[in-house]
Amino acid sequence: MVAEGAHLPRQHCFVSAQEEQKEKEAILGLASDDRELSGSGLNPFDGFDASFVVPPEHRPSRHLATGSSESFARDIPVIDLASLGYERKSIVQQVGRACEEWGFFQVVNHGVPQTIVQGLKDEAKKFFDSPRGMKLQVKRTADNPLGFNDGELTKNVRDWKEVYDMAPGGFFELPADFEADDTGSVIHRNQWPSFLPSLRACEDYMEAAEKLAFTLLELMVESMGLPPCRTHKHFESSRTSLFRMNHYPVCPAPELALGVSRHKDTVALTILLQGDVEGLEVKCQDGEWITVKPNPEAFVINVGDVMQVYSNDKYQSIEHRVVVNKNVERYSFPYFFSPGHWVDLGPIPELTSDQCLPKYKSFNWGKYLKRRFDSNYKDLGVPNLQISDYRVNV
Ligand SMILES: O=C(O)CCC(=O)C(=O)O
Ligand SMILES: [Fe+2]
Repeated sequence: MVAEGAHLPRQHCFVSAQEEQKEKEAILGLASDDRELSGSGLNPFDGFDASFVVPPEHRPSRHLATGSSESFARDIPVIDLASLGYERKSIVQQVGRACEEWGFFQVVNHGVPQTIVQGLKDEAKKFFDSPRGMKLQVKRTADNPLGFNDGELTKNVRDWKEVYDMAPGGFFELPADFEADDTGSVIHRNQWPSFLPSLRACEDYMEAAEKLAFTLLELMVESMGLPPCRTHKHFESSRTSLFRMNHYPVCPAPELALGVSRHKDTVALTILLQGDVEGLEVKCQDGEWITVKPNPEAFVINVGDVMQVYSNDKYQSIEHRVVVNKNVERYSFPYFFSPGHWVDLGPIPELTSDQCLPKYKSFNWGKYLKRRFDSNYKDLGVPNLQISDYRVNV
């Protein structure tokens, strides 16, 4: 839902919709299936239907069949936070370099206790192993973006995944309206499943992840030559951060589908726990997709769109995607860290000058997010908003 580019008109190489349909049917040996899944008891991952088929040019053809490690030849930087108390300068430099050169890095010795991480993984497995009918008791709706969802699209293609979204701190707050100037805000509360009370162990994880998110924010901001707390007040009582549990079931046709199609994260930064099953791929500057080697001790951190705007494009939000697997299910846990809905977002003024003009005009973060949420549920008749809509020619 926070993926940039989700629900945009798909760019593809089929000549017509009919041709596209024919190709899908030929691949699958079945007619397309338009059933409305969100209300039914059917598990979408018991079979494979045309809605999961990714256009040929975006299919994950490489190294999938073997799961080979050839794709690990290049890997994103790993930064050890153990010495943060006494070697801060060196860590700030490493973070700055990683953000500029990769937009992605991993952190180890991050301070989130292993017991909390394990508790989260255990509860996530229990939740996703529950019958679909039970999971639907907490399903996400047009009125509440928090909860369970197994029908998400990215780039108009159905993701091979099911998710459960939660707001750290218990609730999520957005402006009531995209257009009007001041219509107040709307609060959405977490939905906790009555059949699994122990899932609230996630609250411990979210608390620890938020602490780490502030540490990383400070490091990124400091690496741009600013006081570490420069943007703190944008985040201190923010209620737009989101925690997601992703479950990618085993997939009978991993060469045709993706767990999440290529996208950028809309937020300031993402802290991802990816467990020990590979799947996350990052697009390098030369266009090659590389696999982020799983390290169960590490978190994968990436720069999001908000940081790209703050930094006036010094740090870029990078495209990534998730490949799925025939043999083993995968879980991942992104914590999406975002400013408060009231924040007017733009390049941080100290980073701009007559020689380095702002590349974005200011826009309200909450309204931007509200618009993107709305477009998840109805065709607004206009393309989904992107940060590039606020770009100015300089
Ligand atoms: O599952 C992963 O490794 C990444 C998921 C992701 O990119 C997302 O949920 O935005
Ligand atoms: Fe992502």
